Amino acid sequence: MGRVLVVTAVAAERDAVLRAVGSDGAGDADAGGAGAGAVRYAVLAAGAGPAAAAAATAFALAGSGPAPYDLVISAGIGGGIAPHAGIGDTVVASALVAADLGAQTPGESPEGFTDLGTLGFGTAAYPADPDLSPAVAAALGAVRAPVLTVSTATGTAARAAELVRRHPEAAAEAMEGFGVAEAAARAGVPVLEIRTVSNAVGPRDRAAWRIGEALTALTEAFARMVPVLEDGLGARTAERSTAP
Ligand SMILES: O=C(O)c1cccc(C(=O)CC[C@H]2O[C@@H](n3cnc4c(=O)[nH]cnc43)[C@H](O)[C@@H]2O)c1
Repeated sequence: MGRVLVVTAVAAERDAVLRAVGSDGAGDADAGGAGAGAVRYAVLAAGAGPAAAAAATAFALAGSGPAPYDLVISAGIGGGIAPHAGIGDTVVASALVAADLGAQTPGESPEGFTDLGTLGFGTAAYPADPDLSPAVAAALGAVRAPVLTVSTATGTAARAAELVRRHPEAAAEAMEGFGVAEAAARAGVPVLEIRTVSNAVGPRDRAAWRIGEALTALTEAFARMVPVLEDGLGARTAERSTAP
């Protein structure tokens, strides 16, 4: 039996995931049948932002007891970055990127910003699970690209343009993925991030956010992911049990 920890920001996102994977009322759920590939899900609403996400993920991983998690998923709604993703799209991360963690370096770097890795204080990006990320993206018909984690949601065209200059491949922005990945990396657990796009990254226009539609898309995405995770994690469990 595989175990998956899903970390969302808010209760509405947690409940959207639980609608797909089933729930025992405590944020835990079994899905994927009862065979060797069956997967048990714990689904958290950690709070918004990378610090809350990292703290909640680390706490959950540390308390996982004798059956550790096989995978951590940062999940929720997100902002889509043109031209790669717009409202209604689903983005599966190829990498989980800290987009505003670093130092302003005017005159020292072309972008006036140096990220944490370049500063020599760690890493500014974690790769998503190299097998499951493409498999899940293919099953969902999703955009697969870097997803940016920011502490301040973008609200101007100038800030959006700056992020695009620094991360031309990025397709989505949200506020938790890198924090989840930081905690998962310390525990040696692979990570995924999935974002259903509720709004465009750019000038703030809260009235244009399509939160209900994005939450419905999140439920649908998880429903379609269940068999993919069952296959992928089942194969790993089988490999572990036959290893000498
Ligand atoms: O107001 C509601 O009913 C509601 C229901 C579900 C979720 C929300 C949120 O506001 C979630 C905040 C969460 O969403 C991510 N997010 C979404 N769009 C962006 C964006 O353009 N830039 C950054 N983050 C975004 C983020 O991960 C937040 O934690 C409200």
